[in-house]
Amino acid sequence: MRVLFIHADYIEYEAKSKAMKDAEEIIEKKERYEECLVPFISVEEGDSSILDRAVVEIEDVAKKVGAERIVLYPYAHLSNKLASPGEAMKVLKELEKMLSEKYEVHRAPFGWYKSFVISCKGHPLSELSKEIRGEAKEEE
Ligand SMILES: NCC(=O)N[C@H]1[C@@H](O)[C@H](n2cnc3c(N)ncnc32)O[C@@H]1CO
Repeated sequence: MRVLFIHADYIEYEAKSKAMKDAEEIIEKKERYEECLVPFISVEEGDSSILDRAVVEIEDVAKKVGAERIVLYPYAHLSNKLASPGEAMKVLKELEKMLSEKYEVHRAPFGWYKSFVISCKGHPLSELSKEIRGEAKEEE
């Protein structure tokens, strides 16, 4: 999983058009969230097996920047080993559920082209990127 984290004063997005036929059905096309951590997430093949690790990494960044609101943003531009849309959707929904135990979590619409405006806070930890992998296998 490749993640670009932006700690933001706000993010505002608007779903413009479907990028795939089975794009997620959405109620609101436009949303704005204040004071949030925005992980832009490219879900990679096999990421359903590293959900616990992804939760730990995302919570670690949220704690470090003092964010209590997380806006998960599906972003298929950070990897050349993308998971299928079906797997990616499942992983993002599961991440949303797991993170919701400790944080207010929102998720931008999956499978849509979206316009967005984000105000990055600019402090030293307000821009971070991580490659989240499974535990290295012990050598036999
Ligand atoms: N910026 C706009 C956009 O990225 N749109 C993407 C994501 O919303 C979603 N998507 C599909 N596959 C993936 C994946 N592996 N990981 C994350 N999102 C995905 O489907 C859209 C078209 O690829």
